Amino acid sequence: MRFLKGHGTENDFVILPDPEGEVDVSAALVAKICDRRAGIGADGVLRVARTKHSHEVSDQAGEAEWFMDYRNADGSVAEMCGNGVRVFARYLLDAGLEHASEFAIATRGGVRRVRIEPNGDVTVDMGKPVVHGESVATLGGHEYPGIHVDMGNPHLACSIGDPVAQLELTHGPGFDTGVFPAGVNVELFNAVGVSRAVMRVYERGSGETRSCGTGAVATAVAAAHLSGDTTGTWTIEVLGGTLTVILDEDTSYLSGPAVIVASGELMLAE
Ligand SMILES: N[C@@H](CCC[C@H](N)C(=O)O)C(=O)O
Repeated sequence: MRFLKGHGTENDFVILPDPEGEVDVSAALVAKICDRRAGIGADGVLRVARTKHSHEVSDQAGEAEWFMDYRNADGSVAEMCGNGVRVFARYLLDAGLEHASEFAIATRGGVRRVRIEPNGDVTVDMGKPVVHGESVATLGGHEYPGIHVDMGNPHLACSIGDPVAQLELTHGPGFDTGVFPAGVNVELFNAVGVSRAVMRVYERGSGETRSCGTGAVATAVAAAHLSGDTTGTWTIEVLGGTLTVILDEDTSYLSGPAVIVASGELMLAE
């Protein structure tokens, strides 16, 4: 099977083109592909299928020709991936499967519209973040209060005070399984300067990653909340680069680089 490799601020993905929706991507195969020593290595897999051939999202076929079937590195399925959808858009353009500077992509979290900026960055309309209230993450004997934000997928974004560079994130933070029965992506951040935050993230199903698009928006929401705001433009620094988040009354936007770096033939099988 053909594959490509791409990343958005070093949140990296293996892309599997499957236009007719014929490939059964098992959790075991995804985990093998994402293995950084025995596989290609990635934070997740993006299967590229025509929406009309994808029963999970076929109701979105009128709006979006292509479905981003996103899988975490452990093979689990997630509703949305903000960096993934930006890399997916870059692939569709490079492959000549989309031609316009704006188009829509189907996801389990609903249709997402993307725009290619003049400098090549990819912006995605992430929809309106839903704030559910407060919860707590625990890490290294510390309790970090945070905000529960639904971006299609679940997030707990915590302002931590301590420098994020010193966090030990080889193991995931603890969280309230009553609030997050399906697990949660945990962002640990510090607001620095005006409308700017430094963030690290431990992703559900993938562990610590160098960036998370939905997590960057959740962090902007939580950081804005701390200053009593619900709108504004935020710069979110992650280990793999810089993302821009715009929060407005009705929706949110995520912008940043998205590139394809390799292609090849996959020899792995289940
Ligand atoms: N890295 C992604 C989020 C991927 C899904 C997440 N791990 C989950 O399980 O919800 C992003 O850029 O948003």
